[in-house]
Amino acid sequence: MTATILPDPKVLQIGIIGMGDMGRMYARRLSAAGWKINACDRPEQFEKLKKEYSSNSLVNILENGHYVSRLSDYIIYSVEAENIDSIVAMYGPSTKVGAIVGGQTSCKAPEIAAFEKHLPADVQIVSCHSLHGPNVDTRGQPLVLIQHRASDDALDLVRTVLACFNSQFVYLTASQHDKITADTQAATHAAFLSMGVAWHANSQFPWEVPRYVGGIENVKINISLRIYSNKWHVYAGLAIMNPAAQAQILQYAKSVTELFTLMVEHKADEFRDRVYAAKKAVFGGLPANHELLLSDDLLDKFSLSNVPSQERTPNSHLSLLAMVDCWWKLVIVPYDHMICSTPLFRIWLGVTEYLFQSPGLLDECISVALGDDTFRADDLEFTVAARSWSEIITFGSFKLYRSRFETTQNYFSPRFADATTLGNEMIKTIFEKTKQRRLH
Ligand SMILES: NC(=O)C1=CN([C@@H]2O[C@H](COP(=O)(O)OP(=O)(O)OC[C@H]3O[C@@H](n4cnc5c(N)ncnc54)[C@H](OP(=O)(O)O)[C@@H]3O)[C@@H](O)[C@H]2O)C=CC1
Ligand SMILES: O=C(O)C(=O)Cc1ccc(O)cc1
Repeated sequence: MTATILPDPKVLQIGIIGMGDMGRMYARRLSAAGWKINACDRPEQFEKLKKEYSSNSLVNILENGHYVSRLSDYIIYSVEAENIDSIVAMYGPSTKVGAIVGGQTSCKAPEIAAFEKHLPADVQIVSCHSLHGPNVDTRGQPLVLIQHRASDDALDLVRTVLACFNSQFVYLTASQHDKITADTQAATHAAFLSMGVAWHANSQFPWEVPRYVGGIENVKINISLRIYSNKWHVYAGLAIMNPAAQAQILQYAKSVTELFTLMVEHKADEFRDRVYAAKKAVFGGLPANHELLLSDDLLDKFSLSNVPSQERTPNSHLSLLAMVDCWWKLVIVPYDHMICSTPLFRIWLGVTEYLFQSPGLLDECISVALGDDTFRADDLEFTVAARSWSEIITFGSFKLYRSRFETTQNYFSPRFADATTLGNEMIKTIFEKTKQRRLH
């Protein structure tokens, strides 16, 4: 690669290929900060997008990625991970000489492979990944930057452009990124996807069921609905295309199955020993003065239900016991990844910590798991769902993933608006509470 002269930031043009949820969020924030944007989606969206952005003089909508690529100095591909190779193959050769190219996909190995394969050698590669969804306030959230094939000046330019997000830059290689995001996202999503399928299989809207009332249940319901209100390909892409993610989802399903088997066999000692061994491995290293990430009042604030929280039914919390078991088996210490964590991961870690570290709660949960049938049918469906997600992901079927996801998505869709409002509020509050912890 020959050294290239980078454009003056004052005249720099930014390209966005893929004006879906994340592309639009980038276009909105970057143009609000005064950057000139060239953007496109599929050619069939051209007229509609042009009309939509007609009042924003800083966003120039073009017909396709060729036009965006030849005009722009820094181009971001914000498209489905599954299609990254074919889309870069199509537009990559049109990239302006000496430009910088990056992508927003959640798994970097295929994205970087596509860039290396299809971009001209003079093009520099600096990829990025905002570790949050499109409706989350970008301030303080991790934003991964990957200086893959680029000079320090090119990285500086990307930093200058993205500085307006006020996110926290995290510098990683593509493979570090994929390993860490697999650790934080893969099994977390598998747990919430399985809850949704299990509730659906039992024809439940959990916020209407008295046994799903109280702090931890609120989080499970809000986050599960939040995931199902998003696009299926976001979760399919990061699970199927990241090999490290597949191994974790498989272990999560194994942990769920093995714990559930011990429960129904009433192997109390074995079950308790296993849960406590997992607790020691994951939480044993915390300092004595460690403060819980989440509290009762915080969790109780965010309910979709009308049932008073005092009527809480003790739950076996199989999804949470299995999460800690899975981290233990994979030798993952989740606290090591706070700097590179998504809001959902921080909340999920907060909830597991709450269950395992609040005095008496873990023993209550173990005793329900072993001797109370209230949640048995739910736990059975949850086990089946976890295994089924793991099989779909191991098999690598986007088609099956989509069909499974969208069936449950349709079932819950009437409550998405409420869950999103409440979920945003929950994320904001928990973010404020956990700011200090996250940054150290
Ligand atoms: N949503 C999230 O929470 C996050 C997503 N990401 C990642 O960001 C990327 C984008 O996600 P998101 O915005 O949510 O998904 P969207 O589906 O909303 O956006 C992707 C957009 O790219 C369009 N597209 C497909 N092919 C082309 C093409 N040839 N030329 C131009 N545009 C094209 C799609 O059109 P069509 O729908 O017609 O295919 C769609 O509008 C994904 O890789 C995702 O994994 C990263 C962080 C968070
Ligand atoms: O916080 C989460 O886990 C989300 O669900 C949002 C999300 C989805 C995909 C990403 O690559 C990053 C964040």
